Amino acid sequence: MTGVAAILGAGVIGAGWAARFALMGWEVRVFDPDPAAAARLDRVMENARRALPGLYDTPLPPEGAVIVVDRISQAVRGAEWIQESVPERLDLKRTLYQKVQEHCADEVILASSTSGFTPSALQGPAARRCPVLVAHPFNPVYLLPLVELVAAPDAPADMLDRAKQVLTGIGMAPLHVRHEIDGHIADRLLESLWREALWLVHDGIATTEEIDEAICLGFGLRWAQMGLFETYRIAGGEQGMGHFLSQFGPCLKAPWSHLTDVPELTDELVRTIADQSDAQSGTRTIAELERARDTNLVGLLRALKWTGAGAGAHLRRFDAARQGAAGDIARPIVTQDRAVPLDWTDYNGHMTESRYLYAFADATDRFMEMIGCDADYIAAGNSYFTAETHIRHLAEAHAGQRFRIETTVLEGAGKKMHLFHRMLSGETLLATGEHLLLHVNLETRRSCPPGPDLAHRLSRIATAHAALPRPDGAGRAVGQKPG
Ligand SMILES: NC(=O)C1=CN([C@@H]2O[C@H](COP(=O)(O)OP(=O)(O)OC[C@H]3O[C@@H](n4cnc5c(N)ncnc54)[C@H](O)[C@@H]3O)[C@@H](O)[C@H]2O)C=CC1
Ligand SMILES: C[N+](C)(C)CC(=O)CC(=O)[O-]
Repeated sequence: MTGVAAILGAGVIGAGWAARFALMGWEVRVFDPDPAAAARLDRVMENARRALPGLYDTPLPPEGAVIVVDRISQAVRGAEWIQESVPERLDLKRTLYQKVQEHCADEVILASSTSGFTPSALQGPAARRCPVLVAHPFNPVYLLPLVELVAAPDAPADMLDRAKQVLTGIGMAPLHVRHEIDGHIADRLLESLWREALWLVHDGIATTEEIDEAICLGFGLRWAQMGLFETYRIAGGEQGMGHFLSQFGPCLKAPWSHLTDVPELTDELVRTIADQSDAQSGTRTIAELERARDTNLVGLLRALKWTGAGAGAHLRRFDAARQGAAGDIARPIVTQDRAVPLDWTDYNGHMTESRYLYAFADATDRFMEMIGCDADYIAAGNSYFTAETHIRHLAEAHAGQRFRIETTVLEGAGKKMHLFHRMLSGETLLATGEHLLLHVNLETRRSCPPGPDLAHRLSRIATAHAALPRPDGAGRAVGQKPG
């Protein structure tokens, strides 16, 4: 599902929303009175194009247009989704909603990115033409899936469902916060950590760099894959959470933290923190830090996708919902349509060689699924093993570049499955991969004929593909001269 999204305020968060909606195929109209907003938006779009598509192993829709407009009315008229991301000031947000409500459709979703205000506070005394929903994202919005959804108690019953549908469709993971509460869920947690960190600097216990190290080298690594409660459950040993609480519960009352005591942000404390933060980042610019952050996030998210933990499970679901069927078997079959992930590139500034095999292996896996060699078939005790591979590298591919793999069956009879994959970007042939696979019994680890259904599906495609011209390069030996 795509449509028109109006983005009001294109700062750090609004620009991130614009990028996510556009890369998921929505037309995006952006309103921000700051003359520098358009340039900022361009930079965020570039970052997002480089990072987001590589999270998926399925194609994203064609990128939607991003249009910067001069008036609120131009942004919101006809929009299905309005996302407000102006500074965190109640008066400013309420005034904006008044103007929005003069021009927007009745059934539009009007959502705020607010980190702390409740929907009831945001709505205030405004005419209840379109109620305000909180859709609180995390920076960078185009990579992090979580969005906290909060509705006022009197919001229309279907509004949350409609919002969830849109947000899921743009690759986000909506978390419904059932009760209105200042700071929602995640910022309550973040603020308590932030408060302690400020105290540690204030009291001269640790520098900003040391605190970041304490997070990055230790518990920060755990949180992305198991969160807080499951992590602590394991820390309770075989007796689990009950034991953990009885052992560490008393510490909660010990003077280990300042609890809700807030440090005064005096000029001196602000200067100390800012100076330490400058020293910590050295000469690295914000743009460089953003790119480094995105590269790491893509790597982490893809690692989680591999295991299916944390946000990885969400990415897998998104791909599964978009996986197409085999389609027309009288032509080579599209087994991959995706973008080059950031962590697939190397010191030469292009896709590194091991990833070609990775991509071709994914194409083979996909083809296996299409002919019925899926998880159930494999769990029942049979599969294919690759016996031989030949890859040719013909043109360079770069981070974020979209490519597809077209697969031809050269032979599909008995135990053998001989595949020829062509990796293309547009009409440019980037690489080819030729693979001979053998059908195997997973108990004996020996080759054997496939089951009749699978054999039939494979043979139908092999027969259809036998009528196609033999792909250029098929059967070629390493180092052989062209022609
Ligand atoms: N920065 C963060 O880490 C996060 C911020 N948020 C929330 O997102 C909202 C925006 O925060 P940021 O993007 O960080 O702020 P920001 O200061 O980076 O951007 C705000 C933008 O709104 C524009 N603006 C001001 N008045 C406007 C108006 N009347 N109409 C349209 N645009 C207007 C400004 O020119 C600016 O470009 C806040 O509610 C904040 O709580 C949510 C999640 C994370
Ligand atoms: C600092 N902050 C409260 C604006 C942070 C957020 O709201 C979420 C985030 O991205 O950390």
